[in-house]
Amino acid sequence: MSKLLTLTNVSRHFGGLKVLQDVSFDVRPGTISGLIGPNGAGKTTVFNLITGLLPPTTGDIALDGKTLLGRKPHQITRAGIARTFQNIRIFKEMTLLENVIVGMHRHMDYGVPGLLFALPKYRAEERRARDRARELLSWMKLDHKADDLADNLSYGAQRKLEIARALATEPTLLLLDEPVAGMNSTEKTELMREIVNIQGRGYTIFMIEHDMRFVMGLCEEISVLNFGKIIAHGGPEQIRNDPQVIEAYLGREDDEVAVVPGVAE
Ligand SMILES: Nc1ncnc2c1ncn2[C@@H]1O[C@H](COP(=O)(O)OP(=O)(O)OP(=O)(O)O)[C@@H](O)[C@H]1O
Repeated sequence: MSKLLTLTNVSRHFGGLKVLQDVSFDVRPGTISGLIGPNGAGKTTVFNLITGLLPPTTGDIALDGKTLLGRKPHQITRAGIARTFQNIRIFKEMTLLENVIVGMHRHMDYGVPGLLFALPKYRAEERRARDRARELLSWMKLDHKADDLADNLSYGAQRKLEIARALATEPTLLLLDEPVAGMNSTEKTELMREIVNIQGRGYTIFMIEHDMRFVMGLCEEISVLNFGKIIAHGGPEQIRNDPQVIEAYLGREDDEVAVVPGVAE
């Protein structure tokens, strides 16, 4: 079975704190898969390691069989991994279109003189970039707002804009960190459809998400992290019925329990 992303025995310590211990899993190309786990389990740290914001203490992370260790975040973006953040990071004072174009810069090839003198090559690239940005916004059903300021968007729409901007780097693997946090149920349903459409265009999607209905509805494969260790891998049905997973969620006095389908509904 081919693998796009592979984590092999990855650990990450912060001083004496073992935030991740011996984490291994992989993401198959063309799939939608997810990483779940109670608060503080180490999920965001996994994303930070994959995207090169932090190095693992031990272990290997590889894309298409090539290690990503030692590469800087922009090199990992260039290798084909894009992400969104739990705390939305968009430029609120810019339009939606400009936000997406900013994400595109590694693909523009005109250099500073082109920018300064508006050479024909620059103008052609600029036009291509705008067309592509509009297309990406249309994938997220935001193209009708392309020229609005990002600041005027609802919270849910800002999350979708972040996805469009991540896609602007032309990734093969899209990492989504809590894509539906703060969204209402209509927005969640719409985003589900849009993510399936993105997958249909050939992208691979790997998400961290607390909303179990969303994760279970979208992901073919799910890995479960608890106290820095993977405690289960499998399809939604298998995960839902896994005694260790149920225990991990029930053992917490937070609202996670209420959203594990089949457990507390
Ligand atoms: N840079 C850091 N230095 C020290 N500790 C850190 C650092 N980053 C994360 N941690 C710790 O690692 C643990 C896991 O954090 P992480 O954000 O990865 O969890 P999470 O599963 O994403 O949680 P949540 O679902 O609440 O976002 C936490 O105890 C956190 O305090």
